[in-house]
Amino acid sequence: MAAVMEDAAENLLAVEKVDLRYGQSQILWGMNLAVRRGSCTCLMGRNGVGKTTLLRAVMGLAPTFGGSIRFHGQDLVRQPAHQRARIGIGYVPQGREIFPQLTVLENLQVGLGIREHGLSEIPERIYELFPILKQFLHRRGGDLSGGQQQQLAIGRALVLEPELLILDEPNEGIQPNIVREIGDIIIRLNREVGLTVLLVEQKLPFARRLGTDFVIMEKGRWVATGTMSELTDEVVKAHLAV
Ligand SMILES: Nc1ncnc2c1ncn2[C@@H]1O[C@H](COP(=O)(O)OP(=O)(O)OP(=O)(O)O)[C@@H](O)[C@H]1O
Repeated sequence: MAAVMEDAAENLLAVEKVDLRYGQSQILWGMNLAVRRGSCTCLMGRNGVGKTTLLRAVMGLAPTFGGSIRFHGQDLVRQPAHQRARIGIGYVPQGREIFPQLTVLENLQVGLGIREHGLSEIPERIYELFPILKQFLHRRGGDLSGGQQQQLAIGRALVLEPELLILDEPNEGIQPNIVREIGDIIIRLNREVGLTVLLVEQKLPFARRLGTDFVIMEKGRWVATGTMSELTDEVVKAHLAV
């Protein structure tokens, strides 16, 4: 019992035995995932194993059946998506999903719009982290480069000052020289700002550089987990190599 309670305190997010179907196809099968407070956890697995689906389930964007999803020990399953953002989970979806017609400022304000007590200021920290956003505040989102759009998507996910930041393949479609920059930003958020990070990442060197922990899934199931130093070549060969 003591061990269970310790685990609950240590894990900011805990997904246990979650099942999920899209129509007739079952995508997640008794899926487990634990995200240690303060960690940068990389969720890994081959294409189509259900990584994005799992993140969407955590955000309340895809309904689950069975199992539990706990944040701070509190079950999220009955909480609508907007509520999950409000209690401290920031989400950067695959493909970024910024609004191309809105300005940078308006995109950031979209992130604030769900705050319970009306609009407040964009925290200054966002501009410290991403000076380019301040410089381009009145430029349209669609006119930014891929890397700048990714900074905007991360900035938008941070305006409510979450404790947990979830990112779905933040490097997809970004030039290699910018990938390093995005990596530096995520490391800084995790190690300096103290955010817990859960990240879907396909590229091993990037995951090894950023991650403190890993979780691997296969065909909708949890198959391996550990600290990044335990992600040996054998584990990679067994579960990640194509
Ligand atoms: N809205 C949907 N309706 C039906 N099936 C879906 C839907 N979204 C995803 N799927 C299916 O669910 C499975 C898991 O997809 P998902 O995108 O979660 O995998 P992934 O591990 O994130 O893949 P990738 O690495 O390619 O992004 C796939 O077989 C996919 O075709």
